[in-house]
Amino acid sequence: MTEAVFETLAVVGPGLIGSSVLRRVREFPGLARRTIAVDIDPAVCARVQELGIADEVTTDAAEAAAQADCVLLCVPAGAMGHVAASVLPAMKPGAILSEVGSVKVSVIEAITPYLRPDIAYVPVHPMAGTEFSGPDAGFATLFEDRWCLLTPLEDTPHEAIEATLTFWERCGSRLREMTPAHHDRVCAIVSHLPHLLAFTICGTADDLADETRSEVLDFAASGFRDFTRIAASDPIMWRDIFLLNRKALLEMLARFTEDAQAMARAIRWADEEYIVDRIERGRKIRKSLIQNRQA
Ligand SMILES: NC(=O)c1ccc[n+]([C@@H]2O[C@H](COP(=O)([O-])OP(=O)(O)OC[C@H]3O[C@@H](n4cnc5c(N)ncnc54)[C@H](O)[C@@H]3O)[C@@H](O)[C@H]2O)c1
Ligand SMILES: O=C(O)C(=O)C[C@]1(C(=O)O)C=C[C@@H](O)C=C1
Repeated sequence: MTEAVFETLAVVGPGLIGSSVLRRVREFPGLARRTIAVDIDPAVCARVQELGIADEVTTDAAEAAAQADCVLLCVPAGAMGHVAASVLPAMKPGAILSEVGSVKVSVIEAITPYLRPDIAYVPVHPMAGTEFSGPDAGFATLFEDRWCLLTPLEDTPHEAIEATLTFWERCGSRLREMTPAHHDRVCAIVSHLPHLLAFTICGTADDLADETRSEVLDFAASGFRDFTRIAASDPIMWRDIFLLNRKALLEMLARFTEDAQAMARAIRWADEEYIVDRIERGRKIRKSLIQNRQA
């Protein structure tokens, strides 16, 4: 039988990501022998209990942390600092603190002041999700074939990185290590900007419907529909991501705005070659994502 990576895993914030991890542990051997789910919201705790996806459920983060050899924070990125501050003093020497925040530099900065020399901190980011939130939204196969990015610090002990890599590998993820700053620039273009565009285009279409008192949104079943899926995502999560990755996101938005202006110019001057070239690049990217099993 495969030996479990962790004896006791505490998951703080069993929402979409946290409950998917808990379900994975339940359904696949070799991850953790025992799980504790912690949430600030008693209604979430009650639901996790009903779903039967954790061995123990509590609202007391410190009590759970004291029993765990890995504490995985799955709370909104803006809450990571104070949740880390509440669990770290209770953790066992030699245990691992990890978190799945979608932004790395700011979250690491928020957690660093509370770190202890006898606790290994391993920041990760599973590049997997849906537009849904909460414990009912999770599923055990969420991470399969999806990238999980690790952004260890210079002094993160090797064994803690290895244990974390094995854990996510057994969740089905593909793994890649990178620096936190590089991570934030990559995610700004592939995840944060697309969400910004989706929220914005939905708002623009809605304003237009109001202004013209017309039925624009009734016909939104085609290209627009794909934007609405992304735009259905959780407001607190995305508020935190936008504010915490402000610099990289604004840089990518500026580049995008320049490229959109170039497309506008090509359309104005009927520059067919430019227009076709841009569309072909889009088609190529889609094709390569499909080949890579990422679409
Ligand atoms: N949703 C995604 O697609 C996705 C993908 C990768 C990473 N992430 C990151 O994972 C984290 C969780 O996202 P999610 O979509 O699972 O969110 P979610 O809203 O589904 O779940 C978050 C849970 O955290 C709980 N919580 C909030 N503050 C808390 C606190 N102080 N103490 C204990 N519990 C607290 C909430 O009650 C909720 O149950 C975020 O940091 C997000 O950036 C999300
Ligand atoms: O698939 C989706 O709906 C997502 O929004 C998932 C998504 C992404 O943008 O790819 C969102 C945020 C994460 O940090 C990682 C993954």
